Amino acid sequence: MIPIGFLEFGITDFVEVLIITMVLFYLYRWIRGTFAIQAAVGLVFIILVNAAVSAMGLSTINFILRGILDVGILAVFIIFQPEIRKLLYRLGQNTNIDRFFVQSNSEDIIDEVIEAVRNMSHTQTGALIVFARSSTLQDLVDVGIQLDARVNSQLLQTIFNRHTPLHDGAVVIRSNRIVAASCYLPISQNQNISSVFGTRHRAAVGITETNNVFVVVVSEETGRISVAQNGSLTSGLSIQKLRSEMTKVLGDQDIEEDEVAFTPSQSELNIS
Ligand SMILES: Nc1ncnc2c1ncn2[C@@H]1O[C@H](COP(=O)(O)OP(=O)(O)OP(=O)(O)O)[C@@H](O)[C@H]1O
Repeated sequence: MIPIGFLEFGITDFVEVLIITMVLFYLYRWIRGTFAIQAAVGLVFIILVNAAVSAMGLSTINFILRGILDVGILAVFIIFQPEIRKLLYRLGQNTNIDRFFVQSNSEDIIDEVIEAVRNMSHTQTGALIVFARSSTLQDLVDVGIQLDARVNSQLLQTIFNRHTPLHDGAVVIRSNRIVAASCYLPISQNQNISSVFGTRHRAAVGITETNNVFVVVVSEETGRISVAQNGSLTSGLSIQKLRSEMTKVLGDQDIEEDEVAFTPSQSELNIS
């Protein structure tokens, strides 16, 4: 025990402080860029004002603010309901047992997707491809057009051809197969996403906020290639960079989530 003033500070206190700091840090990262961060700032402001008026002996204002803070815990659950739901979603997902691909032929699939993305980028064909882990996204697949096809460059280009009925929405690739097309993804409400990105890119980010998936986007307007993961969008990728990101995220099944964090180069635009 180390005495700090009248407090005894032991190893368990240190561990507790560390855990609370980490939880607060991850909570901050979680709600950063959302409406909830403004609500959190508001709550902290009320707590600080309450402490100040209490110290100054302003009992009536203190009484009112205490009343507000007493219902604060309920307000927190109401205000942060979308964030809490996302957090529980993420906690419920097993990152190591669930895999993107069932065998080690991820290289072939990556090659097919890269080939399709290269061509669609040149022809400015809009595309949205979601790589899901084996047992995920069923609700989304159910309302799309269900397929069961080998991942093939020409098939992907045909699906996203703007003259075909399936081109709107996302393709889902799961366990080495194209399992659905025309899937509707949740749109991200992240205010940090620039207005230059429309609903296709917002949908790419949206699905990664609540699911451990990896998304590749081709812009119809510019041919620009982007990837989304963990609620972040990295835009303006070259084909080489796309390949390295895909290999990093999808190629090695056993790497930890933190190791696949994006490290965009200067020319790429990163929104998180
Ligand atoms: N929620 C969604 N889920 C899946 N796909 C969507 C969703 N919203 C839009 N899209 C796809 O995005 C297309 C519209 O893209 P929009 O132009 O609004 O977005 P964008 O990000 O600017 O993309 P682009 O750069 O390709 O124009 C739709 O035709 C549809 O195919």
